[in-house]
Amino acid sequence: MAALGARGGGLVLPKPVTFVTGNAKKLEEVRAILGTSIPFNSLKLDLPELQGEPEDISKEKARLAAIQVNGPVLVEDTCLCFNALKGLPGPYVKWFLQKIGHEGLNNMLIAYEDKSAYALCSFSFAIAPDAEPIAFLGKTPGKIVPARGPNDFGWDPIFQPDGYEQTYAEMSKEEKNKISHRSRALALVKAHFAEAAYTFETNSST
Ligand SMILES: O=P(O)(O)OP(=O)(O)OP(=O)(O)OC[C@H]1O[C@@H](n2cnc3c(O)ncnc32)[C@H](O)[C@@H]1O
Ligand SMILES: [Mg+2]
Repeated sequence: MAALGARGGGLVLPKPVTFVTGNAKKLEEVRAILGTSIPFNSLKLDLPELQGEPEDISKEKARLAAIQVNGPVLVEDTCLCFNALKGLPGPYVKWFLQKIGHEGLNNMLIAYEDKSAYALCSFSFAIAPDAEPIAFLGKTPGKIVPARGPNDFGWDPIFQPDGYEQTYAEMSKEEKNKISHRSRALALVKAHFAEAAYTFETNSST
């Protein structure tokens, strides 16, 4: 791939950033949160569901995505962590949700008084397939409740953030995006991009 250069103090990337995800709802939120602050393309790919610690999973996802795109990529992995279960289901929540649903996730906590949980988003940015990805983590604490609100996006109906009477699903999109795990992680991504002052070759496309 093209070599990375520097222009005006910032690194010149050979292509615009591609946000890689198979999840249309994530993409919708990332678009709404980033606005025009970081120009990016998107690519729908089902990356492997990896095992391990959230940050490591996210970085490995970025490596795999950067190989496919052959250019700069942004990916994210989302966890829903129950404190009573020492952070599980965590990165495996996708399968739990698919197999046992909102009610099953609530039932997992029946034996525990502690219903507290946190939503965790780990973004990773890789400049190129051979570059070490950088991770940005955002966390929102809350608790697990019986499902309330529209069933539009994943586990939103059963997660009630601390300080709110509404679940993520009951909140407006704007309200969720102000306090969500995703927006907190993206605030760090934005700060990194502002500091790094990347510029992009304008004569290439993804
Ligand atoms: O292609 P990727 O980006 O991996 O998309 P995915 O849907 O496979 O997403 P994850 O691997 O990160 O798995 C996270 C699970 O949590 C769900 N999820 C992610 N963000 C969420 C949010 O903000 N609110 C509710 N559910 C969410 C999502 O639908 C998955 O079931
Ligand atoms: Mg996934």
